[in-house]
Amino acid sequence: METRALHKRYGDKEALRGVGLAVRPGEMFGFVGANGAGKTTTMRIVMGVLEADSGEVLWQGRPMTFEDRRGFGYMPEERGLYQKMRVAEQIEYFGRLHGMSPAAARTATHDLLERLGLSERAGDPIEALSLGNQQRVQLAVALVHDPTLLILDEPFSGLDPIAVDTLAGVLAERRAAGVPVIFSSHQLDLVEQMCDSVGIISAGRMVAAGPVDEVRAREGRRQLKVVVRGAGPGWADDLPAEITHQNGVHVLRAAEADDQAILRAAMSAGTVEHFGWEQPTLTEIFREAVA
Ligand SMILES: Nc1ncnc2c1ncn2[C@@H]1O[C@H](COP(=O)(O)OP(=O)(O)OP(=O)(O)O)[C@@H](O)[C@H]1O
Repeated sequence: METRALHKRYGDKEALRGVGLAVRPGEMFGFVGANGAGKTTTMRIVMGVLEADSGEVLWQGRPMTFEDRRGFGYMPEERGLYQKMRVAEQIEYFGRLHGMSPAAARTATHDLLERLGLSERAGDPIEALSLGNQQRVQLAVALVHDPTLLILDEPFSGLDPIAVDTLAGVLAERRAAGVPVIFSSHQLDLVEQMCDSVGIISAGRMVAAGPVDEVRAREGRRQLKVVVRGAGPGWADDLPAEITHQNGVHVLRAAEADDQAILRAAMSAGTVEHFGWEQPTLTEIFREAVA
């Protein structure tokens, strides 16, 4: 799946200014950005819920069609379950909408309810479920027809840690089956753990994208971290580094620097408890990219 140069305006507001992203089969893509950056708008355009002013959405290298989209699974931001309908009935109903036979929809629903720990709630109306359980049902709705592409808008928000694990496991299974998976999230630690690639969008433009490891490892971004206990004040004043004090230890951070000179200075100043080059976390990269 690929988008090229997507532009979208809402009145005076330029929500997307040329968004291009690509997700390959069996790849999990984390779509991150500040509130209002354009994630939902992009995902709606991919799903055909919204039309772009210009730009292209491609599937397997050609313009995406309605039939292609019928095979996709989507968890929209606005959710959208029928509150009075019963859990199993609802999932089966969406399976039928995607063209499944009644028997196939029933079997898939049964399996998903079990996988998502919802079997006991199968006969309850949606409105009787907690928000987290409603979200699991929403996920089941997105998965019931064995989608060829999964697009999930903030699927992890509001879930407890066990539900996060379950959802992460289900998405990993889809990825292993060769499905491209795209999800937006503000939980960057999760994106870092789960995703093969990441795209950072800021004010309608992609500001960083690529494999998570590469985005983290981009040149000049690594930092030397040194933790020294018992050092006196001022020992690092002449070093090209930033230093912070935390509970009796000095934590020093330097970008490209003479690490051996810093190590010698640290050893003569106190007890070196940690010394090594580190890559920035996705959270640090995100802050820098959207600043
Ligand atoms: N229907 C609409 N009418 C007018 N402006 C809109 C509409 N939908 C979105 N916008 C604006 O377009 C921009 C992009 O919004 P979008 O919902 O795509 O961002 P987002 O990255 O999904 O944000 P969040 O993380 O808060 O969900 C925002 O400035 C938003 O206010």
